[in-house]
Amino acid sequence: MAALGDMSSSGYSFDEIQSIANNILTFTKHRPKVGIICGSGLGGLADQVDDAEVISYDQIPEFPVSTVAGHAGKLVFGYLQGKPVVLMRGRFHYYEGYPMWKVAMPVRVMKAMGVGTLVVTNAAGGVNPEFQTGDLMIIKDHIDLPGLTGECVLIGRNDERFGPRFPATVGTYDEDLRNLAKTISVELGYNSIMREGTYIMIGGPTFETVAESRLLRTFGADAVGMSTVPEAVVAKHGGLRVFGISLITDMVALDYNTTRATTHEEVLAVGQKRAGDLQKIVSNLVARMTV
Ligand SMILES: O=P(O)(O)O[C@@H]1C[C@H](O)[C@@H](CO)O1
Ligand code: HPA
Repeated sequence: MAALGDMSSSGYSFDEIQSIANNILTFTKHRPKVGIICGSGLGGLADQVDDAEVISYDQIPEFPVSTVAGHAGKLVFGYLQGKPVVLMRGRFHYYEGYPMWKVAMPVRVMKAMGVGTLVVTNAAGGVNPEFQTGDLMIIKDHIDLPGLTGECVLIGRNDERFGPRFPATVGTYDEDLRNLAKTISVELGYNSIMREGTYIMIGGPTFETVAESRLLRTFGADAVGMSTVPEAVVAKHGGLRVFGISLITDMVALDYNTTRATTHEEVLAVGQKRAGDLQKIVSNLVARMTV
């Protein structure tokens, strides 16, 4: 095997990813089928995992560390509603200084561990003026703003064993899973806070100016965040089923007559108040999905 770190600009080789996955599996008896990436302040879902085995990212030499508040930096293996899962309590963001491929590298590792379905959650700003803080948004589609401007996660040499050179991204967010989540949200009485829409990724770490927020709305975005898209693109490239859901933690300013400015503390505070709703949807979805 090539030495780890001896890589093209597209990151670890296929064999290296397999080796990282095999090494992680030596720490746990579990064999996950569903991977869940928890957004800022949304890692509490891990408390619902039965027979949990926890691996800290610093036990995995090839994993970056989580440097953002609200991202614990742990892999949690076990059963969620009877389904074998691995949860990432803490994701990596481009603005932390990691190259795009490294941000999404855990998704390839999950696939190499046997995961076939990826659930991604995030905290996001509401761009659609009809949304409210505390709403949930099923991601129907995304806009890869970094990708459109030359920072696509798949830039670099392509190994066809990961997926095709020119992958389609239409239908990235699985329609059956979106419909199931809608059914579940009606059953749980969440219809008034459940939305569906388009998530746009910005590089961050700056929150948007008013002019930028207006631009994002013109682009057709309903919610804005700093994650999720590279993970979803790598998952789709690798043939995984993807489900994504955002918690709207703040509304972006579309109007100059505002004095309020989003802060990460506000994002985490809303996360703390409303994460339970998002977690209920995700755990019921996992319970009822086929794996
Ligand atoms: O990891 P996610 O996308 O949930 O984190 C959001 C975006 C930024 O990292 C941070 C801003 O408060 O929260
Ligand atoms: N903008 C970008 N990312 C975010 C926001 C926001 O308003 N809220 C949470 N993550």
